[in-house]
Amino acid sequence: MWNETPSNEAPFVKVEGLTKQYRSDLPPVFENVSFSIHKGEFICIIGHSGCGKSTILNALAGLEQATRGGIVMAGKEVDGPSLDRGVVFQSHALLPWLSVEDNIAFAVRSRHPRWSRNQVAEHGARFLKMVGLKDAEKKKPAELSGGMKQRVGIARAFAVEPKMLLMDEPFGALDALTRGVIQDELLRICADTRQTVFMITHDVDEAILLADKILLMSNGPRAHIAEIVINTLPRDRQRETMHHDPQFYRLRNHLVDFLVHRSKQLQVNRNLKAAYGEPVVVRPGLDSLKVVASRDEAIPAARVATRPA
Ligand SMILES: Nc1ncnc2c1ncn2[C@@H]1O[C@H](COP(=O)(O)OP(=O)(O)OP(=O)(O)O)[C@@H](O)[C@H]1O
Repeated sequence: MWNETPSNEAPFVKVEGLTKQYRSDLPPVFENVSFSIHKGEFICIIGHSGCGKSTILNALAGLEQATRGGIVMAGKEVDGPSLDRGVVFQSHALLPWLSVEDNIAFAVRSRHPRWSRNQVAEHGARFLKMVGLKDAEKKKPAELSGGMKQRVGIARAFAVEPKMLLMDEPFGALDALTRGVIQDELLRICADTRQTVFMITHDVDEAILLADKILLMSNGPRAHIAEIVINTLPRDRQRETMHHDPQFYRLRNHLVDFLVHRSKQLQVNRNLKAAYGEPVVVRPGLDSLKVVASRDEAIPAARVATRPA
């Protein structure tokens, strides 16, 4: 069965009532966004372009200030960037004049300024090996393929050993084959290190492969987290075989249906100022689609379809 974080465990990250309004003459991009992340959880967020996913990720990183609401990580308010939160962007942002190993060493030194040269090199080498790039350590970024550069970016983020890893569509620019290889690596590394991850993706299959929970955002403006979908596939799922499990299609259909139909309906309701509440927690395909509310109170499945945004 799947692993679900026990509800009595205190969340590692708590996002409460987050609202972002870039311009006072325009409605907020998103409003009243609340969710929690437990230690070791892999969270994916999915939603249409412009609903505010990157803004939420940047707020988690401490790079963007919310208009209202707040974020607390490990009991401390997030009010600026920190090495405790590593970010991997779609463009890997490597330093072009440094070799692969020096790019990693540069980041490791920022975390451990007192470490000797050897300590820094050994630590970095471990993470390069993890992403299968030990043989490319002397190369400059310009000599690497897109997939290799992205792997260096991932190794660099892991080498700093952040308490939370934030990834903004990290594989968006990669071809399907390379993407698959790196997804497998990421899955293995996360299983080994129990890294806490928050990741934006537009790829439903990627979310099902990687995430423990998938946050579904309605369309903007005034977007919000409409549902928290629990991934009910076993945690040791494999990219090549997970589609043999009938539960994969129940999850997939639920996510696609949200993106194609429900995310728009939710926005229409929102613009009509319909009442909305906390996101519902959903386990598609289980318990005859029984939906369990975030406060763990069982509610009938019919409410999913009729529930206003
Ligand atoms: N600095 C800014 N100033 C004004 N508006 C902004 C700024 N940054 C983002 N926006 C607007 O906020 C909205 C949300 O942007 P954001 O990049 O967070 O969305 P997203 O869901 O990540 O989109 P995508 O999936 O296309 O990357 C967009 O309408 C965007 O134009």
